[in-house]
Amino acid sequence: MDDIAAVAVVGLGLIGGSIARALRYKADIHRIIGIDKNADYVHAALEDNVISDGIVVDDPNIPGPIDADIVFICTPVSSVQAMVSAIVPHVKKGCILTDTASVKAPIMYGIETILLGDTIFIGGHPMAGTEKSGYHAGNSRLLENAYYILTPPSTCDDEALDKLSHIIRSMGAIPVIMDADTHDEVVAAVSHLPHVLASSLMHFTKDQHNAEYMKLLAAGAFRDMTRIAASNPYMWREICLANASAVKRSIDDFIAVLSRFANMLDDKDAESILSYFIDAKQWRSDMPIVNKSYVYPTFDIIVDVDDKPGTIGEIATLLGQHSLNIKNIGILNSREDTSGALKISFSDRETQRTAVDILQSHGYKVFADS
Ligand SMILES: NC(=O)C1=CN([C@@H]2O[C@H](COP(=O)(O)OP(=O)(O)OC[C@H]3O[C@@H](n4cnc5c(N)ncnc54)[C@H](O)[C@@H]3O)[C@@H](O)[C@H]2O)C=CC1
Ligand SMILES: O=C(O)C(=O)Cc1ccc(O)cc1
Repeated sequence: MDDIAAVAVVGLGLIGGSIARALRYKADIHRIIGIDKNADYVHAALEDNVISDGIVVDDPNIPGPIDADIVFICTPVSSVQAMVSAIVPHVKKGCILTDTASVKAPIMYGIETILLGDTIFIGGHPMAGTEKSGYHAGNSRLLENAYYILTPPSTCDDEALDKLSHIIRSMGAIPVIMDADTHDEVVAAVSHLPHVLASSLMHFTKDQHNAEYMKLLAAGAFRDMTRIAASNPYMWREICLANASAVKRSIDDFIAVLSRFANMLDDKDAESILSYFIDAKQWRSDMPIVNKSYVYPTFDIIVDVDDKPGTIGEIATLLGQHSLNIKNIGILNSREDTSGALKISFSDRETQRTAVDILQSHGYKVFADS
């Protein structure tokens, strides 16, 4: 990347740590300045050679100068505006500042009040992440194939937007330009509401009279729907408050959808209930969430195994002998919708099919999605 010699990343947590790794290993940027108030993260990133220069900051002071062409601000939503004010005096002319916060409109309006001088601020939000936090949870592939929203101000020049889009592409993500209000409305529905619902499902079951049984029996569906309830509560409080009106609108609309279904049950309306599920299934299959979203697709198999020592080792060895690379392996405690108990994940369909053939030819009962 000829015209981008140095990049700074402020906040080396899950997102900043992943951006720094992607800049280093995918965009091939060698000068990366990592800045964080957490000295352990700065030291770990230096040790990993993810960053070339490390600065531990004493909140809210930034010791200057920051010699970077682009600065990614990857700190919590509520800190972005103050961080921009603190950084502007220390960067060079033409430097592009961008953030990664999950809510955009309050930040874009807040930044309008800051004297940016010769710097340019372009809002950003990678639609990628996990329920984890901190530097050690990050990885260089987190942004791969993820949409990366950019919310440029009306005054933004094309050259700056092109430069930022280019580096985002070089990290493996897909830049999408959008206005901040539309962004906030859309993410309220597809990101913020699901987090509220995941936590609400937890509250719902926790408060039931047979909560202990529910905890014991909660199976795949419940696990899939509540993974994100394990996310950072402080971060989600900030996000929901920063996008309160859009999240509230989504909740109201969602309650109406749920009530519609409850009415179908009251009316024993079998046809409407079936259409409800068919339409939902169709809409889901129309969404590009399987291959282009926060999670990497895996190709799974379920192997019916006896509960005896050595079985997992036996299967892993068999697959290893055929040079099949296992992405993940685990015992399913829940047998809700499968009759097997060992789940093995592969990164592609071909490996999955080969694994099925090998295990079946050794007498194992194997299930795989097609
Ligand atoms: N967690 C996720 O999946 C996603 C988060 N985001 C957004 O990205 C931003 C960062 O989120 P995460 O990486 O998940 O959080 P994180 O908690 O993993 O990382 C935040 C980092 O910022 C540092 N930090 C906080 N205040 C600071 C300050 N004043 N000066 C210097 N460093 C400071 C922390 O020490 C920490 O290393 C947030 O604005 C969040 O809304 C965007 C997409 C996905
Ligand atoms: O863990 C998940 O699936 C997420 O939903 C992660 C996430 C969290 C916050 C965002 O603004 C975007 C993505």
